[in-house]
Amino acid sequence: MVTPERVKEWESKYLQPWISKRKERKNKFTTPSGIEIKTLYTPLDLKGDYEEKIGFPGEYPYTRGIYPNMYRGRIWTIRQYAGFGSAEDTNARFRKLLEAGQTGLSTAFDLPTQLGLDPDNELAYTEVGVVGVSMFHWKEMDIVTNQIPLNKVSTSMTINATAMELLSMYVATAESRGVSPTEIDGTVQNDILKEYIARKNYIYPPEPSMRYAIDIIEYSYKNIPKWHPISISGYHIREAGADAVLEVAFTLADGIEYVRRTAERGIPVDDFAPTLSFFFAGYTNLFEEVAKFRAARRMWAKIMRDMFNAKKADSMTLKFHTQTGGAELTAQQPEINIIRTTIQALAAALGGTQSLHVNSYDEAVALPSEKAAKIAIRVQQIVAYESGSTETVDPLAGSYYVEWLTDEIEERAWKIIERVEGMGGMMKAVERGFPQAEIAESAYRLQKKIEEGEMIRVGVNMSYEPDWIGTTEVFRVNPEIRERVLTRLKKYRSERDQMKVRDSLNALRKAAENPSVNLFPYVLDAIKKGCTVGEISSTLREIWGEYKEPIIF
Ligand SMILES: C[C@H](C(=O)O)C(=O)SCCNC(=O)CCNC(=O)[C@H](O)C(C)(C)COP(=O)(O)OP(=O)(O)OC[C@H]1O[C@@H](n2cnc3c(N)ncnc32)[C@H](O)[C@@H]1OP(=O)(O)O
Repeated sequence: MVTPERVKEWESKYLQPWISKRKERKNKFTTPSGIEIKTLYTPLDLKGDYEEKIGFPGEYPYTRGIYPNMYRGRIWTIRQYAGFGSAEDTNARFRKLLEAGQTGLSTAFDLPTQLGLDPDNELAYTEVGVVGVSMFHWKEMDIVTNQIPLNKVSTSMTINATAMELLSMYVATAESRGVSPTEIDGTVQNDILKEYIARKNYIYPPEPSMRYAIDIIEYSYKNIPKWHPISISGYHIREAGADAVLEVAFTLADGIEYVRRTAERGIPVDDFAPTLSFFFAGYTNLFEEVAKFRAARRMWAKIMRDMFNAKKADSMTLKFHTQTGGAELTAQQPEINIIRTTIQALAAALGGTQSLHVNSYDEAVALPSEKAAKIAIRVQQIVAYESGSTETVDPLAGSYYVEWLTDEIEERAWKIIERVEGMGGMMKAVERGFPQAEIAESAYRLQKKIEEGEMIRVGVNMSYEPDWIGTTEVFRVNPEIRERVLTRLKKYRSERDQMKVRDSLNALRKAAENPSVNLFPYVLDAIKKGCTVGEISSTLREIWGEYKEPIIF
């Protein structure tokens, strides 16, 4: 039996004499979030009751996972984020990824699409097809998903300020192939709060943007029931420099705001909450990351049960996608990123993710080349089928260290959530610049640790080799695609019924003026009439205006 006296005895008899003669590597060991780590964890570090804290998988509080048998039944979805150039280029990449072993699609859109600008807009031209696929008319969605059965493959779309337009395009494409909206499965990111906080691709001011996001949640659970209308994202918060604790805290605080705003419309939480989904980063500190995922799951269950009085298990389970940490990739010695991403993917698997993207090793340099994208899938397959991490549920449970760290992250994250709630919720906190300031502070702390050598980045501040460069094949988008896209845009505009286009945009304008109307049917109608993303966005801009971020010191 381990007692505090027994631990003290071990410290004085074994540990102290040992380290007094052999100095330890550091005076203080901490996780990247700054949580101090002891030499040893024992059963004495576990607080609380097993059932209450850890429990069983598939059962409240879901610390051990949302399904009873987890990956013994089904491996997470291998969902690599991809998209570039025109719809044909992306469709070809999608089909190659599916052939290579990917089990779900994930679409990257270019900046004009994300910001509601058509490719012929002068602000858009040089960005067409650069960081994602150009997507301006529903027929382009038809090309992107050519030969992909929309009732069989689930598709994620990383789209926020124009999420309603893009989901409408997907619905229109499905319907044109005889697939009902009730059969399609996928996710739109639609997390506008984190755009203000970290990712910065917003268009409209926060209030109308929030209405737009909630309109999607409301329309989707009623009409596209298998769809996840939001992916509440900590990934971008982390990539902007937050540590793991802030990542959990701000993501769940965003989640609270979305649930509150949707429930305020009089919708019972158990009607829509099962469709919500989350998105986290997977970084290289394996134990902190696993603890983070487990803490987030437990906290969300508590939030839904205790704050929102949810009754359905499906409303309390935190379903999440993971992407390995882009900010941890190094442009130096790019091949060694494969090792990092493998550990990060293992963290996601040991943390119970539902869906996973592994970054390609060349992503600190350029968009992934085809070979690098294939290796990323192989990393997922090796973790899934060779590492043994999927044969039993939550294999790190019961590790004194991991359980302690899970508690510690939870405790610290609650304190931050309480501060956000004390400000009146995340919308108010964003207006005050609170999460932005906390993230900036954390980014500074982390960067300082790297620059001072306290945090190691192999290839950067350890084993730096200036000659080890240029071994990466750099993928570049073919500039000819712009002309191809512009020709098609002209064609679509000339072929449509101009009266119907005008009428649908007028109806949308009217709907936008009235906050109690759900906009989705109007956007869907405009898309089906052949309106472009740029035209719809311009109509909404006329009514709502554009957001300019205040500078906060
Ligand atoms: C950085 C970059 C940028 O900034 O641009 C980005 O944002 S990239 C961002 C990229 N984002 C993404 O890719 C987001 C991806 N998100 C998602 O895929 C979703 O939101 C998700 C996280 C809920 C995962 O959904 P999913 O369909 O892949 O996975 P699910 O867990 O729902 O599982 C699919 C089906 O398998 C079932 N299933 C799961 N496990 C089991 C099991 N053990 N036994 C039997 N059935 C099982 C589920 O119940 C479900 O069935 P049934 O269907 O019947 O319920």
